[in-house]
Amino acid sequence: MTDDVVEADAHLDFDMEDEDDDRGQHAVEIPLGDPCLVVDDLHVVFRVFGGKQRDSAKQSGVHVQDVKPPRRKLVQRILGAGRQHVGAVSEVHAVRGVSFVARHGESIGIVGINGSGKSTLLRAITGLIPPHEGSVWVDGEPALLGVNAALMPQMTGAKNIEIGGLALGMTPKEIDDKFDEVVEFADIGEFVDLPMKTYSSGMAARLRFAISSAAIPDILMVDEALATGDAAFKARSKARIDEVRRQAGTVFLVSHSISTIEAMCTRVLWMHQGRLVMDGHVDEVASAYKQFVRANREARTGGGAGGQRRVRGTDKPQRAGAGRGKAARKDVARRSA
Ligand SMILES: Nc1ncnc2c1ncn2[C@@H]1O[C@H](COP(=O)(O)OP(=O)(O)OP(=O)(O)O)[C@@H](O)[C@H]1O
Repeated sequence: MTDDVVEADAHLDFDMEDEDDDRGQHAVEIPLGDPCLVVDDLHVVFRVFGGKQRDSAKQSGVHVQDVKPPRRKLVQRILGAGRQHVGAVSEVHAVRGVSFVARHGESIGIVGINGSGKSTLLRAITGLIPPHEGSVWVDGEPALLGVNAALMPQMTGAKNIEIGGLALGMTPKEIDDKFDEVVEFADIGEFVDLPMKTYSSGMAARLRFAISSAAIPDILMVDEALATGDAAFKARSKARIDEVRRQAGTVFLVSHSISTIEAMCTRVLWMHQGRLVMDGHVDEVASAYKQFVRANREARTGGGAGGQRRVRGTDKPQRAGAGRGKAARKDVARRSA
């Protein structure tokens, strides 16, 4: 990455949350096992049609390339003249050469500003999106939890618990045995008999978490689900995450809340514009990332609100330490060069 990209960051959304519920909490350190996941030079490219999607990808600073339509033969042009695709075709390079190894027992947070490629990376690891280049080696079954989890809004919570359980490899008996526990964990009460489309986003997210973690999966993927829960749900989720890790599972957690990442993860991957710019111990990466976000907010507001942190649920920013401004931004540029 060069300073040009740092300049281009000026229009990006440097959203970062910091919550009081998480204060003073840390993920338990447990002895790590063998590697369970190897991501080797992974690239994911989306083909988008029309200018709107291309522009929104460009907004998030991702590498976008226009694709020239192939030249058609004369006979094709004569026969298919009326069927030619109209509109620009572009390629969005959402994940660019990401490599890392995860071990049994690790709890790995993924941070990055909007559009940096966090969800795409998770979906590629679970096999929902094929790699354009590179490879993903997994020992075990990843259970993806997130907006794209295969639950059906038109069906009841109860039916979704059944479908989700089967999709995770549970037997009907195991699903039956776990049913009440899942409903209790998600705290959805009588809503379990109503279609999921009637749920609030928080209820749906809690149910997805409860289903995905019910069978103690080998690899648990959590995409923003904890953002919608209250303190009690978070405490239950943290206990469940620790339990998955104690049973030699691995947890990946995507969140815009840096305090949640600090409370639940031992290691952090920082994505920026599709690249992995930093991978290390939670304290080291979280501190560098916070500095980067603050520095960019500061640059944007001319220093006025740079040292502010946003607390979810309040409109009032609170003062935190001042960032290092340009130095922190250059730091990222250097790491990802
Ligand atoms: N299905 C898709 N088709 C085309 N482009 C996509 C698709 N999914 C994601 N993208 C683009 O890929 C880039 C990375 O998106 P992704 O959702 O992985 O980022 P993210 O870091 O998870 O963002 P956020 O924090 O906003 O959820 C973005 O530019 C996005 O517009």
